Amino acid sequence: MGQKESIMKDMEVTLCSQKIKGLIGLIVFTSVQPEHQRIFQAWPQQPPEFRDVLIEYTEKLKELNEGIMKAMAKSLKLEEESFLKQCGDTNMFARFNYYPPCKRPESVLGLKSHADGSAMTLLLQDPNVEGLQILRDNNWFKVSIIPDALVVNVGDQMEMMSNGVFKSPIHRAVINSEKERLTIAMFCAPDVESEIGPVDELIDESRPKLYKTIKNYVKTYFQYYQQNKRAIDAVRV
Ligand SMILES: O=C(O)CCC(=O)C(=O)O
Ligand SMILES: [Fe+2]
Repeated sequence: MGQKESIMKDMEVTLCSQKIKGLIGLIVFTSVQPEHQRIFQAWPQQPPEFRDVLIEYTEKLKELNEGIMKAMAKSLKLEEESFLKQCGDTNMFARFNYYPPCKRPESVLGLKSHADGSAMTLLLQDPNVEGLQILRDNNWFKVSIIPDALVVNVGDQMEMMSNGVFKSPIHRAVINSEKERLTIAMFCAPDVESEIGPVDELIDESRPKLYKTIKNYVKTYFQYYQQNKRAIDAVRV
């Protein structure tokens, strides 16, 4: 066995034993919107077209996110801009998740169970390898791959704005024993200065206000995430 091969084996053993932390190779997690928050030095320089493709992808997904949020408002008989107005300028973050294969996939998690702290997340799945699972009634359900489709995931801040009508689901990503997996999550979040909470029209005697109205939920979210707790529980009334 050559030296390189033995180092790879050691790494695999080490990674697989990190049961709690999860096995994930994060390639990039970067702010893509608004434009002035793009730090190009932190973006991969290769392939050369990476920057232009990510910018174009961001623009397309910004439009898509706005369309979806309008449709969601209309479906609740709200004025279509209700959620968007509350969010202000959309902040977007792209996260490239790389999951290496692991021979003992049952003993590691790719991404631990969590709900997203965004308002909405648009997830581009790996076209060949499944891994995303959603928790419902205490059972994990796999999300099948639909070619060229995006998974639209409701985040905590949409749950809050809709006063709990739209639920932010708990999900996780599992590892494949043979194949690597790559996904791109685009998190769409409100401006940090925007006050986020249930819209007035969704509060009445039969459905009182279920969440507090707060600014910069994402900050609270990450504090709780580190402690394996759900931040949304901290903003329930
Ligand atoms: O890679 C996946 O399938 C899930 C990614 C995810 O949930 C996230 O990045 O928040
Ligand atoms: Fe997620």
